[in-house]
Amino acid sequence: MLELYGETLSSRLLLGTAQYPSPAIMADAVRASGCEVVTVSLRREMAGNRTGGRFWELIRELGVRVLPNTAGCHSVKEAVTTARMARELFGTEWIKLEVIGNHDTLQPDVFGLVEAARILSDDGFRVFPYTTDDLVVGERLLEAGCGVLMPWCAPIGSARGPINVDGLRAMRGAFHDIPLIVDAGLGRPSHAAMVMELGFDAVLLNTAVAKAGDPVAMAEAFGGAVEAGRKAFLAGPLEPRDMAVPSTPVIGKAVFE
Ligand SMILES: CC(=O)[C@@H](O)[C@H](O)COP(=O)(O)O
Repeated sequence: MLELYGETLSSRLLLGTAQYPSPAIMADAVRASGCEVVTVSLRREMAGNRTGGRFWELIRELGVRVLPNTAGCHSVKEAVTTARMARELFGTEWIKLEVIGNHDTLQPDVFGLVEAARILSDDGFRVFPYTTDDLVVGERLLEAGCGVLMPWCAPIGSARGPINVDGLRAMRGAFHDIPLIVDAGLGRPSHAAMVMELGFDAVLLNTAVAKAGDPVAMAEAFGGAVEAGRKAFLAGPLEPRDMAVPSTPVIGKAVFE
């Protein structure tokens, strides 16, 4: 079971709701994945004038928890205002906080992120900060009131998978009792399994499912991979070795060379 801000979840996969071929396919993908939390971009949906439309209806019908996000916000002010609007609209204190600092990589502005996290935590929000794999920034976010960290594994939408495995390992080691959700840049179910095998608590992804040839089948594949990775982590995987280690006993061999 995964516990996030006092809520218990059985699925360790969180899905984004953008970029699907249609809202109906999005809904089928969410169901197929088994996920219990979806993230919704308030700015994107309002800009598309979809408020009150079929999209929201489907989200409600899915019966999943909504994690509104501040995707597309480039300043503290914008992110804080968007978070407050999301709280009104969805009636939740949960907010996935994004403060983007670079247009090309969509890398978080970690200084703005810490500032916005402090403002929102002081205001009663439960903040899920989209951050880099920087340990010092992680510390600052916890000091600012965050109870969850969401390090990236690659730039949003890049589908590259973990580009700094050592950085992710270090995060896991440093914050062993804090829920860590790998967010963004996952491309394949094997990427999700890999980070779960490292001991991460959950993954959040969007593009790899929404833009797949068959989003529903891909969502199911990611759901399975997350479960497999978690099971493998709990089962205690072997550390890789440099040299061969015979798996067949040499005792009883007829001829020794
Ligand atoms: C939906 C959302 O919140 C994205 O901003 C998130 O970071 C996912 O990234 P990918 O689309 O790379 O999976």
